[in-house]
Amino acid sequence: MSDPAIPSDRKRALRRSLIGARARIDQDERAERSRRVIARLEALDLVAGARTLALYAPLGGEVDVLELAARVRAGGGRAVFPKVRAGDRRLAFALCVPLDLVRGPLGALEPPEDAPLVEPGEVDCVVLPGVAFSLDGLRLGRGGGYYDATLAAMPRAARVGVAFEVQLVDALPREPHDAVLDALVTEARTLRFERESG
Ligand SMILES: Nc1nc2c(c(=O)[nH]1)N(C=O)[C@@H](CNc1ccc(C(=O)N[C@@H](CCC(=O)O)C(=O)O)cc1)CN2
Ligand SMILES: Nc1ncnc2c1ncn2[C@@H]1O[C@H](COP(=O)(O)OP(=O)(O)OP(=O)(O)O)[C@@H](O)[C@H]1O
Repeated sequence: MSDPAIPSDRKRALRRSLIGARARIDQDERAERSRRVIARLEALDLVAGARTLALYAPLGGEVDVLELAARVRAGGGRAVFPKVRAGDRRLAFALCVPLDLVRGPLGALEPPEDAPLVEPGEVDCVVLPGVAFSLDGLRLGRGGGYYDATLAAMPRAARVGVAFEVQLVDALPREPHDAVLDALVTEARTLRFERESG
């Protein structure tokens, strides 16, 4: 049963329809649109000015930002990737090159066991995957609450969502733990948001 008065029920229904929309973009088109997202990210001060940038390895139909890792290193910066840890909702971040990523417990590629961990406080900017994003800067993830819990402990890090245009919606149900973004980048535009606090 889905009750429209309950945000978590509405989120579940939205996840289903938007994962479908994203999956309908074919591979070549996804690669081309991902390149346009990367070009916009490189032009964004929050990303360009980050010495330590958190990326992710794409899963399913997510935007592929992996090429950014080499560009960050070429510019003297560090690229870190999230890691799921048993018994902790907060993600850890570890230094890794894309070729060394290994399959993690939830199906996403992650840094291997021996990859050096980087303190969350050292991350300047987090590039966030998502199932959907709203035009007022909210993010809908896969439903694990991992990024929300992680970002709550990283007040200093800039939060930059990335998505294809088909993943944007006017508004999303908001729960108290939901993190607000500083910017959202798609293949067609870059949006900036004001954070109310912290
Ligand atoms: N690319 C990516 N990495 C990420 C996340 C994410 O959303 N996307 N996460 C954000 O929190 C964290 C991992 N959380 C995850 C939560 C759920 C599933 C998931 O639904 N897995 C599918 C299998 C997907 C597949 O193999 O295609 C499943 O279990 O059915 C994956 C990762 C950290 N890394
Ligand atoms: N900081 C937190 N502390 C405790 N529980 C949380 C926290 N953040 C989220 N949750 C719980 O996690 C579950 C999923 O939250 P939500 O639907 O917002 O995840 P999401 O943002 O879609 O997932 P993800 O960040 O993993 O991509 C909810 O049941 C929520 O109550």
